[in-house]
Amino acid sequence: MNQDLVLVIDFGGQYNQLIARRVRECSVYCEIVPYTTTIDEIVSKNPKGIIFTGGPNSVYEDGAPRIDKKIFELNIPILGICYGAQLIAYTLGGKVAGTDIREYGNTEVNFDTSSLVFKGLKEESICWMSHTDQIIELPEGFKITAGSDNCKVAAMENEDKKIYGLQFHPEVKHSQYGFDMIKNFLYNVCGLDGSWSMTSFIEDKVKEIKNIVGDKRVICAISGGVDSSVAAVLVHRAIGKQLTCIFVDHGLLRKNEAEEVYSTFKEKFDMDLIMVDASKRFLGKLSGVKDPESKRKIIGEEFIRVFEEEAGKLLGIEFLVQGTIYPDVVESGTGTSATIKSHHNVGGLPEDLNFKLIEPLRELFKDEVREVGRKLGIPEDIVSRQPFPGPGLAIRVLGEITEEKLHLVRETDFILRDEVKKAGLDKSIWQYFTVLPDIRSVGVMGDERTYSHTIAIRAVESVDGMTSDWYRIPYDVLSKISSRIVNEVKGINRVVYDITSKPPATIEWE
Ligand SMILES: Nc1ncnc2c1ncn2[C@@H]1O[C@H](COP(=O)(O)OP(=O)(O)OP(=O)(O)O)[C@@H](O)[C@H]1O
Ligand SMILES: O=c1[nH]c(=O)c2[nH+]cn([C@@H]3O[C@H](COP(=O)(O)O)[C@@H](O)[C@H]3O)c2[nH]1
Ligand SMILES: NC(=O)CC[C@H](N)C(=O)O
Ligand SMILES: [Mg+2]
Repeated sequence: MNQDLVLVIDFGGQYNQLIARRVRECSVYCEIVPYTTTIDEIVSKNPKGIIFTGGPNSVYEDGAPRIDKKIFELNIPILGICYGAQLIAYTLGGKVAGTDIREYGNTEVNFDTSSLVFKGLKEESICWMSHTDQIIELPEGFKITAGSDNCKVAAMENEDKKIYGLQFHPEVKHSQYGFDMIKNFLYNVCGLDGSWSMTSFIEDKVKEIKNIVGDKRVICAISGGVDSSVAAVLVHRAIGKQLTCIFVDHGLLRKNEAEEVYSTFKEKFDMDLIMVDASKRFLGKLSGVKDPESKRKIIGEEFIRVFEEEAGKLLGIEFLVQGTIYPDVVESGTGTSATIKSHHNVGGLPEDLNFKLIEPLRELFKDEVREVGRKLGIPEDIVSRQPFPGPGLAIRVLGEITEEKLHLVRETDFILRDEVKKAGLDKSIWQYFTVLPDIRSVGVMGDERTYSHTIAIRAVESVDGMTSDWYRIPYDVLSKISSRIVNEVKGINRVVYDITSKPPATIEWE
C-alpha cells in the first residue's frame, strides 16, 4: 500500500485494539503487529510512526517481551504507552521498578504543554492509569513532561530523537485529552496529515489484490453476512469474473437462511455463486462432541475441506478469500493476546491449508467494515445485518449438538427475530439470538408437570463486538417473546434473559 502507515507493536495489552482505532479515527492508516516482528519486517513496511502498547509483564523480569534496540535508531517517531513507555526507559538505559503505590483508574496529571504531544491541551487533566511499575530513572537525553501525585514520570520524551513515553492510557475514553495526545503525536511528531479514508483503503486494497492474484482464479467463502459480502464485492471489483463465491449450508444455519442468502445474493450481486449442502458431513463430524473449542476446530477444518473439494471442480484455484476481521484474529489468540475462542476462520483453520488466503478486512473492526461496505455501494439491508457467527447454531446449542436441540434454537430464534422486528428494534440492537443451555427444569403446563429445556435470550449493544453491554429490551416485548416461545415451541418451559456485559462474558455462549 502506498499510504502512510503507523505500526502498533503489540505487547499483550488489553487496549491494543483501541489504540489502532484511535489512530484510524485520526484518518491515519494503521496495523497491529506482534512484538516478535523483526526489525527488517518493520522497516519493509516503511511506517511513519510506531506505537508500543501496554502489557501485563514487568520489563525487568526474565522472559518479559522486549524489543531490538535498533528500533530506536531508525529515525521513526516512537510513542510508548504504559508497558511501552517502561520498555523505552529500560531498553535505553533508564530504570523501571515495582513500587508499593499502584495507580488504577482516573488520576490527575500535570503536563508540560510545551511538549509537541501535549501542545494546545490543559496543564492539568484526568488520565486513566493502570500500572504498578514506574520509571524511576530516565534514560539519557530524556526529560519529564508530565507527573502525578504518585508517579513522577507520567510522561517523558526525547524530542530530538522523537521518542515519547506515556505512563497512562491515552487510548481509553476516560483519559480526558487522550485522543488529542494521540492526534498530536501523529500530526505534530510524525508529520502525518490525516488524509487516509475508507475510500483510499478501498483503492489500495483493489490494487493490492490485482497484484497478488494476477490471472489466477479465486474462490470466496460467502455467508451472506456483512464481512464476507464486503470482502467479495471488494475482490470482485479487483478481479471480476476470476472470482467464484461459495456458500456452505452446514446444517447449522438459522430458519430459512440458506434460501434467503441465495435469493438475496442472486438479486443484489452480479457474481457467480455455488451453494453446497454439506449439512450431513458437518453434523456427522460434530456428533457427540461437547467441548466448545473442539466444535470450533472441527467446523473450521470442515469448511476448508468443502472449499477444497469445490475448488477441485473449478481448476486453477490458488486463493481463498475470507471475510476475516480484526476481532476474529485477536480473539483467536495472536501469540501475545490470549485465546478467548478460536474463530473458525482463523484459530480453527487446519494446518494443512492448501490455499493462499486473501483477507482484505483483517485489520478492520466491524463498524469500519460496514463503512467500507457503504462506500462500495452494498445495499443497507446487507451492511446493517446483525452478525451471525460462522459456526452458526453449533455454538448456541451448548454441549452436544442434536437435530432436536438445533430445532429448538432455530424456532425460538425465529420468534425472537420476528418480535424484535415487530417492535421496531431490529436496527437498534447490535446482535440478538437465543441460546440453548444444556439444562432442564420443572414447570407446570395445563396442570401437568413438565421437565423441559430452558432457552436463554441474548441481546447486546456494541460498536465493534470487542466489548458489549446487554440490551434493555422493553419488558412488554420480552413478555411477548417469552409467551410465544413457550406456547409455540414444544420442549421449552422456561425463558431466561442474559444480563451480562462483555467483559466478563462474551457475546456468544461458547
Ligand atoms: N456458511 C458459510 N459458507 C461459506 N463461508 C462462510 C460461511 N460462514 C462463514 N463463512 C466465512 O467465514 C468468515 C467469517 O464469518 P463471520 O460470520 O465472522 O463473517 P460474515 O458472516 O461474513 O459476517 P457477519 O459477522 O456479519 O456474520 C466469513 O466472512 C466467510 O468468509
Ligand atoms: O465468524 C465467526 N466465527 C466464529 O467462530 C465466531 N465466534 C464468535 N463470533 C462473532 O464474533 C462476535 C464476538 O463474539 P464473542 O463475544 O462471542 O467472542 C459476535 O458477533 C459473534 O457472533 C464469530 N464469528
Ligand atoms: N498497563 C500496563 O501496560 C502495565 C505495565 C506493567 N505491567 C505495570 O504494571 O506497570
Ligand atoms: Mg457470519
